[in-house]
Amino acid sequence: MSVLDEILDGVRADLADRQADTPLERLQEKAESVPWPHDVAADLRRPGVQVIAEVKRSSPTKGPMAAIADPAALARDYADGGACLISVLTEPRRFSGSLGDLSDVRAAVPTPLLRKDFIISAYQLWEARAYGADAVLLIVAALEQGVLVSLVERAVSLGLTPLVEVHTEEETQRALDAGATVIGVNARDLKTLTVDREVFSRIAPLIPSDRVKVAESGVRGPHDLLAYAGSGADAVLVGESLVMGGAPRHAVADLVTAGAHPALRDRG
Ligand SMILES: O=C(O)c1ccccc1NCC(=O)[C@H](O)[C@H](O)COP(=O)(O)O
Repeated sequence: MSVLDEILDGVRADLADRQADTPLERLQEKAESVPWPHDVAADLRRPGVQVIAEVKRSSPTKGPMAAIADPAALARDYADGGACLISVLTEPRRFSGSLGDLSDVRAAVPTPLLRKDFIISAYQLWEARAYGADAVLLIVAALEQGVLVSLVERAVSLGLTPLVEVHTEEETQRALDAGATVIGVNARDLKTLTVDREVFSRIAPLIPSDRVKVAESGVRGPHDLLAYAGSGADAVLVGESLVMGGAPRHAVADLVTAGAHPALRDRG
């Protein structure tokens, strides 16, 4: 069984518990009291390379990385550093996240938020809306094509921007067929956990120029952002190096400065 399969088993079990606890109608009522989500795709299309900063306590790759007792404080650092979007991992078993983290961060910053989880059902999209997300991650490798298509459509109908994640050429075609406008190319193979930064340069040419291209994982600092930019990235998604580096606001600011370099702002 791959790491991704193991994660998905846990996700299904936890989802069943939450569904038993909180009827969909209650989530839908909660979502009605939350402002309509921000257009994240428009932000990611701004000139230069945008920075998506992630609240990430632990991972299957590294185990525990950072305690992050106050995710709202970390999010404020990310916002002050100039992050365009803040990614909040809400999966509890392997990433030590929660929906509580998402609502704490929502209350702390005006920056748009990505719910980063292993979404397999529309119920989780309603959770994302109810807890204040503007965007959701949909992982192609975790979803049958019919389910992917319906989750993309449902997310859009709820005002959520789907960030559709791929790792292979075939997954990229599936994302395009599903109508994805924001495509994340993950350098990390979720089945083996190997990180290969060259994956982005191989996949990016397959993505039409009217789609937003996000390079995910393995960004250690500005030099990696610039390398991804050279291969056509519109944004980078960064977790580990921000939470482990000890100076998240400065680390984000350094990335934002690199992404705003005039040579990148003037790209076509
Ligand atoms: O990070 C992992 O070990 C991981 C394992 C299995 C599924 C997903 C995983 N991570 C999710 C991500 O894609 C990253 O959190 C995100 O791209 C940031 O990556 P990094 O900057 O390398 O922490």
